[in-house]
Amino acid sequence: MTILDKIVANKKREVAAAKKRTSYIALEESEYFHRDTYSFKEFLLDPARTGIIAEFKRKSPSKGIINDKVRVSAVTTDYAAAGASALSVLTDRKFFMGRKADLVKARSVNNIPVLRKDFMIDEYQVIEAKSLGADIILLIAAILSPAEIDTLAKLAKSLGLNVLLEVHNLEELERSINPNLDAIGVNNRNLADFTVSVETSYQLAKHIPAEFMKISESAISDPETIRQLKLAGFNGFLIGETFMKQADPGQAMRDFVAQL
Ligand SMILES: O=P(O)(O)OC[C@@H](O)[C@@H](O)c1c[nH]c2ccccc12
Repeated sequence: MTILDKIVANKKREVAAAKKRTSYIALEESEYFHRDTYSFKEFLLDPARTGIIAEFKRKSPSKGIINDKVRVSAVTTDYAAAGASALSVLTDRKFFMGRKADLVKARSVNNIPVLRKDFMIDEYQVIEAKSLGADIILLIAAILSPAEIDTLAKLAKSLGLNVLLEVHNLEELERSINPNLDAIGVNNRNLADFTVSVETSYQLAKHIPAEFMKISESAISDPETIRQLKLAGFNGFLIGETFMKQADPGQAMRDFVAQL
């Protein structure tokens, strides 16, 4: 069983439990469920911002604890002030030490798009994402069939959410492409064995149709990489660990952005 299989198996149990605890009706009673969302594309293309999607991540299966000493409100507002185009907040508890409450907190103190970073496998999680205050959901091609991607993306669009599809290779990209997506993210990390290479982004860039925003995800640790990725056509850059591994992630992002 790969780590991804374990994460998905656990997620199925979590979603079943969440459905019992909180009904669809209760989710739709959240004030966030009835709000207008921010446009991911607009913030990515805003020349006053950096294109960076700055992630709040305490722990990961590949690195263990990255930083469990910082607060989501301080870090995410610092990220936004440093020029983030969007925020990414992990809500998986078991493998990433995230909490749904982290997303609610990030939403309540920021006015830029927020991505719910989790393993979406069920329509319930899409409704839940909106009710927690997310603007963007992530769909991971490695764990979803094309039919599932279609269903989840259509539901997300009907709620005004933006959809980011994550792929790691050409086969995933070609089978998963769907008109209901807003952005395609190339994950430079192989979720099956955790190896990383930014080359993955350069290789797949030319295969991503022009109508989708292009995002490069993971293992970005240097401003020069962002300059190169921009030349290759990328609009967004998802960065977690490079900032989170520092005692002050917001300061780490300011220092990074100063070198862009
Ligand atoms: O910490 P990094 O290497 O900068 O990576 C951030 C982000 O891309 C990574 O956390 C991620 C990409 N896809 C995911 C899917 C689930 C959980 C996490 C991820």
